[in-house]
Amino acid sequence: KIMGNFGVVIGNEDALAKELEGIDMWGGIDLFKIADISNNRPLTSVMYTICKKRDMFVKFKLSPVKFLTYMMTLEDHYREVPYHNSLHAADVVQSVHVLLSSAALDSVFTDLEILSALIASAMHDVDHPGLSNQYHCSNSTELAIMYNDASVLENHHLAVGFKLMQQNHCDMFEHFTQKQWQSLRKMSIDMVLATDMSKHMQLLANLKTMVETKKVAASGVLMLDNYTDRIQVLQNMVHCADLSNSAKPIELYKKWVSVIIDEYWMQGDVERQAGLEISPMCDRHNTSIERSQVMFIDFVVHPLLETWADLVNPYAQEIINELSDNREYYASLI
Ligand SMILES: COc1ccc(-c2ccn(CCC(=O)N3CCOCC3)n2)cc1OC1CCCC1
Ligand SMILES: [Mg+2]
Ligand SMILES: [Zn+2]
Repeated sequence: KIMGNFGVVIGNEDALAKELEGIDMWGGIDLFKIADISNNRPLTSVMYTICKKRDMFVKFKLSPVKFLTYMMTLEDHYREVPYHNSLHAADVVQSVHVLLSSAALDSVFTDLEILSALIASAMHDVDHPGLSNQYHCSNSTELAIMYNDASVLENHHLAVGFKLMQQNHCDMFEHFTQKQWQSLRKMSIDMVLATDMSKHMQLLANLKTMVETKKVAASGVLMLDNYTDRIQVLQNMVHCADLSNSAKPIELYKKWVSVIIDEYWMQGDVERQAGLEISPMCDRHNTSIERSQVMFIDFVVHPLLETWADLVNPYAQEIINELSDNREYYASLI
């Protein structure tokens, strides 16, 4: 019974089936509903459904039981924080699944690269404490000391994500050759480390260069002939997915806004209590939610997604349109 159809044991399979019908579409599923229906297993059910659809179990001889044991263990290690919980991880997994399906990327990436991008997305924020890198570095927390202030959270997410794979019954990559394992591990590490916002400007610059110099086959698909180019597209893909809330249907976007603000304000409360300087947008007594969303879209999200859309042109126009509509919605509220 553990296999169910979506990897989780629940009473109402058909309700979950209905909700997961839009899994191949941008904004096609409501993760908040899926969390309710799946016994709070959004990450496990979304990841299992996508890997099943992409025939990963057959391609890589993955034991579904070991895969599910790992995914549930991973999901259990996401904390009950307002935003960086397993709902966000499931959202990034599903968003990467849709970005990978862009026609411009048709048969560009190998099955191993695709599996690595999905695994990286699933683990990319595991055990997130709801406090930012800046908080950890400013206060020399245990994690900051452990990782010498360098991509502190992202290093931690990877360490936890891979450590859990060594647990009993979680070794789903048991049949991997050493070469496959080393490749999946290196690509996943490179992708998760690239979700550190301090890498954003460098990633965007690389993406812009790739757009200017892009080689496209007669069929219209991207030609990427070395690891550096391939991993840069995969890193930007996961980064785009990580920042994609404002490019989703407005009802979903509004829910993401309310939970991330909760998390920022909780961090601000911790800082206020400790007599620390309150981080930007974290002071519940002094934040303009609408203004900060519009600024974030104008200065961070739009430049990134617009460049991504240029790379896979014209297959991301819908994402850009959604983003512009949502920007206008919040701008009109200021
Ligand atoms: C729905 O709204 C947001 C959705 C996502 C983000 C966001 C920023 C950076 N990331 C990538 C992960 C990261 O590095 N973070 C996580 C957030 O805290 C800072 C370090 N994600 C920010 C969002 O809004 C913020 C609050 C007002 C404007 C900005
Ligand atoms: Mg993160
Ligand atoms: Zn994230």
